[in-house]
Amino acid sequence: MSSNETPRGPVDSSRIPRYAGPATFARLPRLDEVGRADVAVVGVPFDAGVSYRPGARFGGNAIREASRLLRPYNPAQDASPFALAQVADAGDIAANPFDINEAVETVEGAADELLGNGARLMTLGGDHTIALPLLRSVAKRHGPVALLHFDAHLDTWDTYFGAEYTHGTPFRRAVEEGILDTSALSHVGIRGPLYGRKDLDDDEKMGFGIVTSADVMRRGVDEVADQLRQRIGDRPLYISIDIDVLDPAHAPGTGTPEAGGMTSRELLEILRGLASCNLVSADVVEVAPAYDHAEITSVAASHTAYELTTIMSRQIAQARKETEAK
Ligand SMILES: N=C(N)NCCCC(=O)O
Ligand SMILES: [Zn+2]
Ligand SMILES: [Zn+2]
Repeated sequence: MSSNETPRGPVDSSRIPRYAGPATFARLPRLDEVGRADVAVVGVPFDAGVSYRPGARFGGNAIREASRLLRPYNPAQDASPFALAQVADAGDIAANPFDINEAVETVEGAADELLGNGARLMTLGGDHTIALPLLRSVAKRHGPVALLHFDAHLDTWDTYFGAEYTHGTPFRRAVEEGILDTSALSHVGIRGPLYGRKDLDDDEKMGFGIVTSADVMRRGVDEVADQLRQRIGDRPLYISIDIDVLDPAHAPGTGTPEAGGMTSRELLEILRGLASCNLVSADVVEVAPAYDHAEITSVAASHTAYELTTIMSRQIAQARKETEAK
């Protein structure tokens, strides 16, 4: 989009009831209605990589439904994200539910196409397996990226039942493939039982630093965001958010819940503290609406995606301004 094109924003909810019509993220236009996007919001209805409760294949659409209540101005970042850049809903990636390897390839290929148009990706739904093909695609454009991973779980385990591509293993694969910048890898919100001490040793060897859920509570969100910002610097950054990073009280609708998690307020505040980072793409995964109540989880996920989208839109607008000034 050139500077004289005004982005097409969401449907006006003061004229058309917000519960009317099919859902797109935040009532934004579909990608095919606007031609191209600066930020493409895409769903991945895939959950064949889970080790416990299935259902994250329905996460993307549940987040879209919950996102009907988002409004166009974000006071926490003093920005109107959908006016600063063209954000559009690119629909869903049709991944094979019976063949994980093929699904991983399909997600990578679809992400290549969307990123190939110069967009940043905001991926919704699916289980955590999909972070691997998304990272592969992002690394093709940016080289190895910094990773900020919000999760109760490490997701750096090796295999389950001999399978390499699962929702517990994407980040080990990503390190093995050399697509992550191992000087800037962090997990935030980690808690709960592990298989053994070795899980933590292996994780540390891969280069990850850990901010536990208890660290967030003890040290506070500002100090945590400062520390993360310093570690990330100006590297291209990918943020992957497993909604189970939140306490089951804040996100019951997920497949592998763990007690003692962060509040949605803490998560949103840490993200806002990262607004100056060079966020190239992000995902919000593991939303399984069948275990949700009153849309608690999908509302939290929709606001999480809104903050991430705002960070990306502000940066796109800033970069455009700098180019124009030259
Ligand atoms: N990525 C998520 N949500 N969970 C991973 C849990 C893997 C396990 O069952 O040990
Ligand atoms: Zn998890
Ligand atoms: Zn995970």
